[in-house]
Amino acid sequence: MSRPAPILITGASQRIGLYCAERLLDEGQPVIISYRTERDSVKHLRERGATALAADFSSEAGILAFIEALKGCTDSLRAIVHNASDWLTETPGHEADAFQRMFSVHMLAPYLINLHCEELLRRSSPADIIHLSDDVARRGSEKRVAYCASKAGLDNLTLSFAARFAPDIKVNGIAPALVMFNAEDDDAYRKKTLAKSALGIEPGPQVVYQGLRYLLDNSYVTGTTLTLNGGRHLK
Ligand SMILES: NC(=O)C1=CN([C@@H]2O[C@H](COP(=O)(O)OP(=O)(O)OC[C@H]3O[C@@H](n4cnc5c(N)ncnc54)[C@H](OP(=O)(O)O)[C@@H]3O)[C@@H](O)[C@H]2O)C=CC1
Ligand SMILES: Nc1nc2c(c(=O)[nH]1)N=C([C@H](O)[C@@H](O)CO)CN2
Repeated sequence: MSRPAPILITGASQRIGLYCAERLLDEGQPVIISYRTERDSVKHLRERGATALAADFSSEAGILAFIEALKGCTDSLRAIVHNASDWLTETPGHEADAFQRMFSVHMLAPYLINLHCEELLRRSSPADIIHLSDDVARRGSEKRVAYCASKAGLDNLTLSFAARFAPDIKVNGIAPALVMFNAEDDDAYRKKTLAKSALGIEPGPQVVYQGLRYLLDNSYVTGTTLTLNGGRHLK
C-alpha cells in the first residue's frame, strides 16, 4: 500500500502546532512542518520522521522560498494546516510594521501557499485546508487591532477558497479563544481571561486537535469556521 500523502502544519515548533504534529505522527500520518526558530522540539519531530522546513512568513520572498522548499520535498499533500501566527500588539511608532507582519503571516502566507499548492492537494483524496483563526475576530480587539483584522481576513479566505476549491478540496477554519496561556502570563491576566468564558477553563491544545480531526474526517463540511471559545459569546 502506498504511503499516505503528508499533512503540512505551519509554525509547529511549539505549543498547538507541535501538539497536533505529535498527535498526527502518533497515528502514523506523515507530517511536514514549518518552523522559524530551531528548537529541540524540531529535532525531536525530525527524529520521529517529520520533515521540518525553515520558514519566515513575514515577507513575500520568505513565503515563496518556503513554497519552493515544500515542492522540493513532496508531490502531494493530504492537508495544509495554517497554524503559524504572530500575536503582536502594535507599539507606538511601529503600527504599520505590525500591521504588515500580521497581514503577511495570517493572510498572505495562507493565500500564496493555498494557490501554489492546490495541485499538491488535488493529488490526494480527500484533501483539506484548515486555517487557524481566533474567536476575537468575531468582535474585534482594542489591544490587538492589526492581529484581529488579519484573523478576520483569514476567515474570509476560508469562504473564498472553499468556494473556489470545491468539491475536491475542503477548506475550513478553527477559531479558538483561550487554548493555552503563555509562560509569561501572570496570575491576574490568567484570572481575567478565564472569567471571559462561560466554561472558565484553559482547555489545552487537545481541543484544537479534536477540531482538526473532525474537519479532516468529515466529508460534508466546507466553508465553516469552528468556534472553540468555552462560551465566550455568552458573557
Ligand atoms: N494559544 C491560544 O490560546 C490561541 C491560539 N490561537 C491561534 O492558534 C494558532 C496556534 O497558537 P499558538 O500555538 O499559541 O501559537 P504560537 O504563538 O506559539 O505561534 C505558533 C508559531 O508561529 C510561528 N511564527 C510566528 N511568526 C512567524 C513568521 N513570521 N513566520 C513563520 N512562522 C512564524 C512561530 O514559530 P517559531 O516559534 O519557530 O519562531 C510559532 O512557534 C495560532 O494561529 C493562534 O493565533 C487562537 C486563539 C487562542
Ligand atoms: N499566535 C498566537 N495567537 C494567540 C495566542 C498566542 O499565544 N499565540 N494567544 C491568544 C490568547 O490565548 C487569547 O486567546 C486569550 O488571552 C490568542 N491568540
